[in-house]
Amino acid sequence: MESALTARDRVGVQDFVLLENFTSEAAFIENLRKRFKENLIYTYIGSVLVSVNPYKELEIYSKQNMERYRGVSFYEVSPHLYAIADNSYRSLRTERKDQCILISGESGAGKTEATKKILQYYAVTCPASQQVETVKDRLLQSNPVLEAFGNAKTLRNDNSSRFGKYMDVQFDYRGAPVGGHILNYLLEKSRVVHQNHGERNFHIFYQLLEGGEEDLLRRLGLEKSPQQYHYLVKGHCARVSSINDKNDWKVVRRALSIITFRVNDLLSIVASVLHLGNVQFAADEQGNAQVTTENQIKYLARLLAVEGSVLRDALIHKKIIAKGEELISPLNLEQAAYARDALAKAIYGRTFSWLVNKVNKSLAYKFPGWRSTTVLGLLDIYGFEVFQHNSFEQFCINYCNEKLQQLFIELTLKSEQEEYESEGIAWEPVQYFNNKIICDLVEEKFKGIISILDEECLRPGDATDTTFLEKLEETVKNHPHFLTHKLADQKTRKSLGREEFRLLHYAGEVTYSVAGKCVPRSLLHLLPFELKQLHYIAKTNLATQFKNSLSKLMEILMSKEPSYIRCIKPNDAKQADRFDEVLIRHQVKYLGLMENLRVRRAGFAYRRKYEVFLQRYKSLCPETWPTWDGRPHDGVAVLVKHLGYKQEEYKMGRTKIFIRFPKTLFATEDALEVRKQSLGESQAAAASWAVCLVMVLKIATWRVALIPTAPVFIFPFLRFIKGFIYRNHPRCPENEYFLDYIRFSFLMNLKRNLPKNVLDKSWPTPPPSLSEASQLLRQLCMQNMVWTYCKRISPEWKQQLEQKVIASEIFKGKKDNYPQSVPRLFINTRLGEQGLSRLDGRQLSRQLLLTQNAVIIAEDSKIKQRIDYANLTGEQSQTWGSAHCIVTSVIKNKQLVFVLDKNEIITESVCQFKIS
Ligand SMILES: Nc1ncnc2c1ncn2[C@@H]1O[C@H](COP(=O)(O)OP(=O)(O)OP(=O)(O)O)[C@@H](O)[C@H]1O
Repeated sequence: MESALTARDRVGVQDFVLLENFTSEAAFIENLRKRFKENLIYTYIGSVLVSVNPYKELEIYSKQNMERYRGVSFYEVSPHLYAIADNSYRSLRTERKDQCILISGESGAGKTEATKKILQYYAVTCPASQQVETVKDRLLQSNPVLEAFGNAKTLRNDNSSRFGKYMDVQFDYRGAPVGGHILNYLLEKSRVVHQNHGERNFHIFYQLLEGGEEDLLRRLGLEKSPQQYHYLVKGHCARVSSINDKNDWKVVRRALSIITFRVNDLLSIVASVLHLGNVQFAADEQGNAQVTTENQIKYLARLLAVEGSVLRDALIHKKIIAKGEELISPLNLEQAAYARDALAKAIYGRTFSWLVNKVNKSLAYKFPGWRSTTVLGLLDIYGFEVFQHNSFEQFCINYCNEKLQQLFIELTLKSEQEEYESEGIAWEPVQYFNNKIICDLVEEKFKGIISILDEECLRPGDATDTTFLEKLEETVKNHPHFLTHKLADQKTRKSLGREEFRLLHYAGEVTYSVAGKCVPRSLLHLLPFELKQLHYIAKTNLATQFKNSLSKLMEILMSKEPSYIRCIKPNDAKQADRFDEVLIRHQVKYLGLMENLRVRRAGFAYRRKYEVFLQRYKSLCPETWPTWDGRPHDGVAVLVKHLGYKQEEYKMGRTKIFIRFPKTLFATEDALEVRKQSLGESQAAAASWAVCLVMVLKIATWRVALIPTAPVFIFPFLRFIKGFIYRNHPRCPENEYFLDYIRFSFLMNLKRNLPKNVLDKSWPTPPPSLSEASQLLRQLCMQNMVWTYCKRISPEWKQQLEQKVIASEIFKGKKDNYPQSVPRLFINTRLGEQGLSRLDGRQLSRQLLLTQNAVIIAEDSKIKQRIDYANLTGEQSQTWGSAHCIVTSVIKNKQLVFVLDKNEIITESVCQFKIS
């Protein structure tokens, strides 16, 4: 915010909490517009980042820029994704608390790009090692695969994710990414069988046809042209200029082979979906459907490994249970087409879940039991959706957004309240709309919409969309957020169809169609074996599955510290530099941004630690400038009194000052600007003195004798020169001014050039009169850096350092390759605790009393029952097998063992075991 304050007149405010008129939507949008025009796409609401898709490449994602945000306090730099990423990462490391970043916004708003950029930030800035490189690669490689199977070209976005994604990245004690896990939500399966005009099916189909080698396509029975496949022509746009399917195929093919060995099986299933789409039916004399495309059945039978006749029968018949007996009845044309499409959707949906499982296996942390990891989750999930025609998918998406809004409000209010409490400031309750009432309407047991849908789908007898709607009307008719044609008044009724219901969401009202809410389950037995194994064979309906997975997601998110990125799409034409106000206002509303700002501003607009506040504004008060020796809290109290803050304008907490109105802060900032100018002038004057001094010193000393007669206006020079002449004398009136000046200059120089870390040995040369003080300062500075460093050392890292010290005592100067081994981290033992516990500890410890260093001989990673001991010097003669261990001194009642590889390299393995 500090940088925002300086730049506020030119580019609006970088933090909406500083908007004077914070309840005005127009002021909010104007601020966004001003900044967007200047390519400033990021703005904060407190710690929430609002991002507007620029639809053009901006030079703000370079490695240098990543470095700018690394380890820097949130408010010192301009708003950016990297600031959020870095802040979460630092909290994860310093507080060891799991984090999550929630990215939301409508289709095309930039969620996926933001997720990728955050992952890239971690890939570049986090510590690395070979294992970590592999995980990073896999994390990045999983993207093209999931995008191929889960993304599609839509009217709103050429690469639209058609599923919600939550990705956990696990970090080890050094802060290196060591594993990951993905949860997927609600894939838009209807796209497999139908696409709107101008849209495509999932990318993988086109990539396979366009890029697949001839042999492969022949094996799958596929032709190169997408026009040959019914499932690929519905949208009339198989080719898209912004997409290169052939190149994408190469990337996906490579990534797939890293993730799974079963690429051929996977592609067989993809191909089977295309063949299924080409299965056609004709009616016989009784009007019953018959398959007319035997060739497709032949391919399908091969690709899905099922009997052709079984498949054919299943596509044109249904099983019904009447009076406890199972009956087979034929389907008509429409029903058969419906069954075929349902099977295609089920196959694709399960394949997608199978693939996510495979990705997860490849990302799994390989040493789960070894060290605890911390987790950072990234949630890239669809924003609130409201279309002309809203189906079951919109219902689930909007329900998900209700839940996230509930979580957001709860956590924002909670953290505000907690901060007030910890600072000892009275909490003033904030009025806000609690959307729990809507969440309950959807999810409550027995009386919620999902329960009713469940009941209708599972009950025996003829459940139809109409019976479902009637049941809904009967159960929730008096709910203030629910309406149907029948329940509405005369005027509203016109806007509601008879097969629709309307929910009044926190973000506005949405009318949903009830058509097709119940999903058939008759063809599931045809799925390939592995796909059947996936846990959610339809015992419950989709809405319940979604509800359950959402409630798990909420649990996951609640257990972490959240950060938020709210993405906004500036126009529907995917064009740069176009700010469509109507569209943006719509999103500001649906993202709940005004409510968010209101809650954040309900109490105080600004709060800062006393140290930070004092450091910034201390020059505004003679008592705090240039330094304040007392407690920062008292310094701030003196400062704000001097500035004339009124009582209602601020509150003093335990560690922070809270300022209620932006205008108070702006007035202080303006005063600072004026002060900076006057300070700048006096510094310029000091600089010109220094130039003069050089000139004067060139003049012979005898001229100094003339000085007492010099005119008054050069008096500071004279004092300066006199001081220079007397500089090596003890402090006296002649050199007082000079010594103060050089002390000030040295300290300022030192402040700008302090060593960056404990290894940085640079230090400005002090003037002779300050050499002792400089020495003391240097020691203090080093102590401080060491202290800060030690404070940040995790227990695991401390243990590494201890082990490195012992390794150095044993091996340094004795093994040629010791120096190379130093930067390599020890990993846990290859021998395993169990292997070592089988050692005869008592015998070993007795022996160790005699010889401090002993060699245990082992072969590869399996320790032999026979153990030989020897002094380190006898090591070569004792070696057999390809590896052995060196047992060293006892630390904390535990024996430390180094494992040597082929008697040459000190491997990364180290292990401790208790002496019995
Ligand atoms: N920060 C950015 N810089 C440049 N272009 C961007 C940025 N963010 C998004 N875009 C552009 O906007 C397009 C859509 O973004 P993205 O796919 O991230 O949207 P989304 O919110 O994930 O949409 P969906 O919900 O449909 O998946 C991108 O393909 C890219 O062209």
